[in-house]
Amino acid sequence: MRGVWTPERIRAAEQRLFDTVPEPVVMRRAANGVALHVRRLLGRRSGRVAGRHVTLLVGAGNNGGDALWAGALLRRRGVGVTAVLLAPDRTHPEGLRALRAAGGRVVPAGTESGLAPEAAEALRRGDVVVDGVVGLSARGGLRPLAAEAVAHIAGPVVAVDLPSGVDPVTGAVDGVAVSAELTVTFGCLRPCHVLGEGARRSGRVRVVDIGLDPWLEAPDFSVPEAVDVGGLWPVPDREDDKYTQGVLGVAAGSASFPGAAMLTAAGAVRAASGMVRYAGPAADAVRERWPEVVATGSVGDAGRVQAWSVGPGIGTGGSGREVLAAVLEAGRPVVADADAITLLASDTTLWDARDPDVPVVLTPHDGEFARLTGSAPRDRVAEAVRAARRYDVVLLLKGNSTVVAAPDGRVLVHPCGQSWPATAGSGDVLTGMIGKLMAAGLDPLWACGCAVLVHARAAEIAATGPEPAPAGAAGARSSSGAVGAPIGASALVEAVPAAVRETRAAALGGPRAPRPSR
Ligand SMILES: NC(=O)C1=CN([C@@H]2O[C@H](COP(=O)(O)OP(=O)(O)OC[C@H]3O[C@@H](n4cnc5c(N)ncnc54)[C@H](O)[C@@H]3O)[C@@H](O)[C@H]2O)[C@@H](O)CC1
Ligand SMILES: Nc1ncnc2c1ncn2[C@@H]1O[C@H](COP(=O)(O)OP(=O)(O)O)[C@@H](O)[C@H]1O
Ligand SMILES: [K+]
Repeated sequence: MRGVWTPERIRAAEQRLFDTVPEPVVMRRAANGVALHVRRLLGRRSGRVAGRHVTLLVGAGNNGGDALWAGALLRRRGVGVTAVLLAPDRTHPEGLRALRAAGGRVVPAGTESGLAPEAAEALRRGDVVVDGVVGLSARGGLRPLAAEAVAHIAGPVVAVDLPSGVDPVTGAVDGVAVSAELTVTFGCLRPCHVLGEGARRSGRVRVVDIGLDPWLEAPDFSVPEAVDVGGLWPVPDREDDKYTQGVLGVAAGSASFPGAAMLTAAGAVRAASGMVRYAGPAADAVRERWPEVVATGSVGDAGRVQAWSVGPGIGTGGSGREVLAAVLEAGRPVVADADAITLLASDTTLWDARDPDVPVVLTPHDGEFARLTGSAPRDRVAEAVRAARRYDVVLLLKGNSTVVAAPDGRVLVHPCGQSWPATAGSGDVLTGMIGKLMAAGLDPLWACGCAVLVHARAAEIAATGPEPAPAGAAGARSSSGAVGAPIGASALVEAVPAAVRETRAAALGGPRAPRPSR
């Protein structure tokens, strides 16, 4: 699990660090990390470091200072360095002196009327460009000269702290922003490294130790890793039988739309052993495809379960409402998706059927979230947390980065790193998986965190195979376009066991496919 802290809290920790270690020393540590990763990238790309050329794009703050100090260190390794200054009068003075003393070249970016030809040339020709425009203090979209400069970058970019143009808190991009191959950050992850467009623009993220750890308190949110998920994933024990591992009830689909029933049940069956019961009008179809599922016609006839997955394909009319009310009245943990969310949004009396002591998970996509709260989410973490508190639910906000917020304030974020799960019906599979993990007794927040990670990896395995992308296919794992073939939700569900195996191997230290770390 990796912690993520907001800029405000990082600054507070940084101030405490500066009480014990002088700020220039901390900046030198940061710059060392940047220089190291630039050298590695140069070495990987061209086999050597000396004689290569690096262009620094330098803003007015400490972010530019980090870039300048890194440039001075690179000069000492024989790298040609040109600094393009966006604000020559306000450039970090010590950093600039150090670069000049090391023999770096310095050019002004231009004026308000546009980028100078010499600056444009340097940005085009750098073997690597170091983005030191703006970091933690970024506000709004990039200013015009910075935006023009960024648009002229041709080579691979190493971003200092975060890719400029990305909002540090939400990861949103308004206009032009840097797309980094690598982001070198300091002390801990920032929200933009794992949220929204920022996650994609950051490329691979490397965290450099600058001595901040002792001053960082509990993170604002956490990113689950395979090792956490594999350690929690339920598997049968010596003493277990089908009941002790948890029985899930699935209330999904309808006679005319049996697909949602099938996919929700499939997610549950593939996620964990134990038992799955189905209750609804698609009982015959479910029984035929999944003989291990005990299928009946109604929630009332289903028998005992430890949790319910409800919603996909139940419809938003009277019969869907009856199904949802029956599930809520059963007094068991519930994960409610799709039509169940729409029903809860439009008919608030349905909430009365809920036992307030029993956990409820809601799994909206943006449209369902808007139905529930009145507006589409912008600051996804803050708004998921607000909705979780308001409804006293665990709220899972779907998307390329999925946010899971518990009413007690705990938050998990899973940046997918690819887009293969974006296929019809994959949400139904997720609903089945979450329910099964809740039935097995996992804390609802972690049932969501575990299911989301495995679901995303299953989609990737189904699309690209279990092996990592071949060497040289840069970005292949972060873009669905590079390697692999489109999948449907049925293929995703078949890959769930392989993804579970992989996470368990990560937790148990057993054999697993080598995967590039982020
Ligand atoms: N937090 C930490 O742990 C550390 C931070 N350090 C560096 O310090 C940085 C923060 O430095 P500062 O607080 O000086 O601020 P920044 O360097 O992030 O930004 C400040 C400058 O950027 C300009 N700016 C703001 N928004 C802009 C926009 N949209 N377009 C163009 N320019 C914009 C501002 O006018 C200001 O001059 C971090 O990002 C990091 O690089 C490191 O030196 C040491 C450790
Ligand atoms: N661009 C994307 N990248 C990664 N995952 C995505 C993307 N778009 C959607 N997903 C995931 O795919 C699933 C889609 O669920 P949902 O919107 O409910 O679709 P459906 O109702 O068709 O099942 C969710 O798990 C969501 O997080
Ligand atoms: K930057």
